[in-house]
Amino acid sequence: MASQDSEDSSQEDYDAPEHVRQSILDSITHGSSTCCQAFEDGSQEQATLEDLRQSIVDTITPNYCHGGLLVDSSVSLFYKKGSDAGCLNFEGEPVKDEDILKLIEVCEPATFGRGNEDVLDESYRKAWKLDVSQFASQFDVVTSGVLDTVQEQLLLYESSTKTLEAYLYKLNIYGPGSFFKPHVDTPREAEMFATLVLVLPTVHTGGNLLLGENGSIADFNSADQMYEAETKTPKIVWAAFYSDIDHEVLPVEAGYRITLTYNLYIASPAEPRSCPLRTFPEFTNALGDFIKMPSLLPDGGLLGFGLMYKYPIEPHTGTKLTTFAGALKGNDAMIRKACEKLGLEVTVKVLYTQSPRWDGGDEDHWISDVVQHENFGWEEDRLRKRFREAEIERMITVTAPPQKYPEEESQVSPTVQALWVTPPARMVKHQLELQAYGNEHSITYIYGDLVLIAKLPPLKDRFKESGEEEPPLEIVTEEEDGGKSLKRKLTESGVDSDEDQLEEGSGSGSKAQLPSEGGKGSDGAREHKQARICEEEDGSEGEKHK
Ligand SMILES: O=C(O)CCC(=O)C(=O)O
Ligand SMILES: [Fe+2]
Repeated sequence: MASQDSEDSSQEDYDAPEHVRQSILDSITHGSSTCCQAFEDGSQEQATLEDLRQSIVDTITPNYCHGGLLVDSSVSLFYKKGSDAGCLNFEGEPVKDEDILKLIEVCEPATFGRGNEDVLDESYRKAWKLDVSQFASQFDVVTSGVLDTVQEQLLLYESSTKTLEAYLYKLNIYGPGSFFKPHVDTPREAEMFATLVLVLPTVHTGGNLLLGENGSIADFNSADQMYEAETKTPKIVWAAFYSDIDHEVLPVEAGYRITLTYNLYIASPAEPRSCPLRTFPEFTNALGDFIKMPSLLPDGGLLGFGLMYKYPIEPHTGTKLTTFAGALKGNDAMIRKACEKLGLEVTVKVLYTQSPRWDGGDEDHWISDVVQHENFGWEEDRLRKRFREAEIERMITVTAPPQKYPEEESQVSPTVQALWVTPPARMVKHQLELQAYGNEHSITYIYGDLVLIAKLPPLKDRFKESGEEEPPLEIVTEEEDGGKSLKRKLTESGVDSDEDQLEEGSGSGSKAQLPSEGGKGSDGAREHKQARICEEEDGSEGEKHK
């Protein structure tokens, strides 16, 4: 039917464009002082934090993928035409415009979601659409291998108990002058994860799909790839991306661009999927170095990570975030995975920020599992009324230099010390933002800015689990030759004799203190990353340390 072209984007190829890295670095390092400066300027601790942030920037995971499929035997599209039916065949000679016009006769103008309604506004979206009840395609995203490729590219960072399911959503036709301005794809379910667009082979120019503002992430010119250069064999060109990414379709200049769009949902298969998952030893090591610092929240506390992507949440006030069922995307999943490997309990939360008080100070952060749409300003009283005690936690953010105004005793308990490793993406203020433009209006789910919170035990218990006195880290890493993993057990210097020295330190607390002596970039710090490698069975979905 259709076979995978060699042009599929591949995992190893992904190298985030410099401007993408730069903008992530900027958002991590140039936020408010509350989030960015946790230790004294120039201190070894601040340098270790900056190393950790840099390792996130160095490990940007792809948020889209693409490929081509040669149409080497019949790929047809059938559509209802009253009590009759029509068919377009994409094999061999290009489909004729007159046949496409017959299909357009049964289509309707495409609407989109704006604010609280679905609107038809041809200054924002000019295209035709056909609902799934009106057509059928022989093309199968599963047997063609497209779904596997997308899963490998976009879901490779999650647990093996998650998989992707594709639901055909619409057929769209873009004729000369048709376009779709920037929007995100409306989350229809909590599990909505990514979007897949297949461009069927027709002769046209223009209609590029841009990802990110003005194509800052990618610019797909599918029109130029519709027929294989030498043999003229027709090709289905596809792109998949996380649905919360801004995207647009540029005007088609000539001809007709026909697309099938699929919503890709997270599913939990009975059998865990077998493809090897990516592990992130560099980032996990950097996080491990960081949490070993004795001066990091010695009495325990929270590490906060602003998530890079948005996730569907129910928009009703009072909704529990426990309904958040989706998998995390790309770097967000990487961070969760690294925390879990280091034995940290990690959860996704809604963040509420109170603006600084009129007489100064920093903004105040609160985390909860409960969604509330209200502007709390800086009035703690109102916040307290809205949440029951157990529903919200106040984060006293560790900063250097210390905050101007000492924290007052919170009237809402509990209160916990916290440090932002990466600041909340856009510092959600007052209320969760409703998406302005979606491809469909939805009242069921909206995208919310969420945060990842890792619970850091007190120093004395940090590396203690199940009462064992083992050094803390055991990291599964990938082998170059594809798939089979090695279990990498970090020791302080990578040799057994040093491990013995560690044992002398009697308590787990003393172990935790050792590594910080090396300093940023010092031999000590580097050396301790040199792992003692013990080869074992592939433990693919990361065992936590023992
Ligand atoms: O046709 C495309 O490339 C993307 C279409 C799209 O963004 C949508 O239908 O929501
Ligand atoms: Fe879209």
